[in-house]
Amino acid sequence: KKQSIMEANDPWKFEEDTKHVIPDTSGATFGSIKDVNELLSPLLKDLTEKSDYMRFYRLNLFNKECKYKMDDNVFCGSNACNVLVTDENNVPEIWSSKALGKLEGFMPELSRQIVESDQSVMENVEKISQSCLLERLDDQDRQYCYVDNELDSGCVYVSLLDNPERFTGYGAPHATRIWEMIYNECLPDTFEPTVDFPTLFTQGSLAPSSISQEQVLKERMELWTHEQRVFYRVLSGMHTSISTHLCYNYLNQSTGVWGPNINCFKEKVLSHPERIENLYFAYSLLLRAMDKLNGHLDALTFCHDSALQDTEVRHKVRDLVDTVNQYPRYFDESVLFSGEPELSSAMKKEFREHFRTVSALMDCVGCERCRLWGKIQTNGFGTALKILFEVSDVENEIDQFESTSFPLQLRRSEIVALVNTFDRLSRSIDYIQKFHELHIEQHQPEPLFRKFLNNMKRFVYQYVPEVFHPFLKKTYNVARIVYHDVWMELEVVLEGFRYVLSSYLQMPKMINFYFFSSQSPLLNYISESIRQRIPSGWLS
Ligand SMILES: Cc1cc2nc3c(=O)[nH]c(=O)nc-3n(C[C@H](O)[C@H](O)[C@H](O)COP(=O)(O)OP(=O)(O)OC[C@H]3O[C@@H](n4cnc5c(N)ncnc54)[C@H](O)[C@@H]3O)c2cc1C
Repeated sequence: KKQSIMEANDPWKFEEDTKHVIPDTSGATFGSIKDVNELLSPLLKDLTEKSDYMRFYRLNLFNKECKYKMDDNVFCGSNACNVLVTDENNVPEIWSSKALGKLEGFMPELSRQIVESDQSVMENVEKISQSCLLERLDDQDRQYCYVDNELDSGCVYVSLLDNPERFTGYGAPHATRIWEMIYNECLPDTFEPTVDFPTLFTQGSLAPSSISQEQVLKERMELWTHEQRVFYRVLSGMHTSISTHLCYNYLNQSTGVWGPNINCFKEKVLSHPERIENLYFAYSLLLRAMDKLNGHLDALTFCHDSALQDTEVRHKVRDLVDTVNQYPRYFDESVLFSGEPELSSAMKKEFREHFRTVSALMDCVGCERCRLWGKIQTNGFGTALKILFEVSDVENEIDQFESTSFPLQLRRSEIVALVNTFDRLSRSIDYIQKFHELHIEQHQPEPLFRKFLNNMKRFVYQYVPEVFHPFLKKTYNVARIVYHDVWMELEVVLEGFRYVLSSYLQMPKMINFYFFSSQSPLLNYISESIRQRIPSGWLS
């Protein structure tokens, strides 16, 4: 079925092109990433949907000023832009401001002493949880992100399940301007471009919006350093994932119904194959960051009021990391920043600073819901980059970053952001597959009965006065749902009928096999029994 729809320049070609290698990865292909994702996506869904630990995210969503000059007015008028804040009574006590407040002013050294000395920070809170309260402040110069300080009184808790990432109506010119500023961070300072690398970006349209610009960007990218391409691809992959989510969870403004909008997806994603490649690239980078957690997991605390939940989350994360570990490494961080040490270190510093600026730009996003997911995902990617480029590789004998790397330290918000960002990308890959199925469905020949219904609909609309149209529309929608359900039911019955019929058709063959064929187990058994009863002398 799929084959008949595929044509040489079909934009869906990549769905079949399992061997296509994703640029700048170590041999990751569309097929290999889809295979990994098939195993990982249920684990990620389970973690993000069923554990309080991954569900509640603390951040400063409303009280952080945008540090950059924005010319346009922000406009996001729809309710879909709002964020539902979680009442702290619904959050496990260990994460409440009350608990965090007890730590105000703590320095890491002091916190460590408190944990080591067995002194209780909170009554009724188990010892394991105490280290969860520590805001580790000694890794600032390793950060790829400005992470909100959880002790800040402007922070709130948000349940990510109550605030799904979806279409909000936030758009140009404000949103597009932010994307432009984000991509501007790909501009190099000490990176030494061999040619006039940034002209495409400095002209103010750094993100390609037309096919010809895409072609120019592609050619330019070949002249960039590997580090520059990684930086750009991560941001573009995140952008693709955001676009895929908003098109999949789209609000049809005329019917008020939420659902996939395939035209939105075609326009924002499908018609730009390199955006899909970048999504897969970003996925392979996150995959490797998760892989590198192996060997560091014991250093992490999955705090909860109850030791049971702590253990449960730890087991689930361990399952995830173990599964990732079974696959080849599709991203090799050791080939980055691997030149002359002084220059490499300067490049890495710059890479970090530019990524931090991207994270700070999230405070300028003019729609609360988009800001929430923008902050989580930049934090998630920032955490992944920190793991890749700053943390020692305990599994590898040769660790390129050994001299500069440090033992893993992650804040709760970083772990939550990392896992949720991974889950976002994993869902985007699933959604793309679902969009493809939808496309195939839409291109199937129309069943006769549906054709008849549609003709009837057109006929009735023509002759019925317009005031009755909303009523007709509702009736038609109900009829469609009933038709769909009845059809599904009918298919189940038909399937059963087919099964019974095919068993009957098999019967003569079975009778022949059991009673008349030379391999018949029944005849063989009878003849063998008779043979055993006949005196051996008679047979010779
Ligand atoms: C951080 C952030 C989060 C957002 N979250 C949401 C959300 O949750 N829900 C929602 O409805 N809206 C969200 N938006 C807005 C949304 O991303 C779009 O900006 C908006 O829908 C307008 O889309 P557009 O098609 O005009 O182009 P935009 O998506 O605004 O893109 C701007 C330009 O970037 C280029 N571009 C587009 N995609 C890519 C890519 N993958 N790689 C490289 N270049 C690209 C194109 O040249 C395009 O013209 C968010 C915006 C930002 C900045």
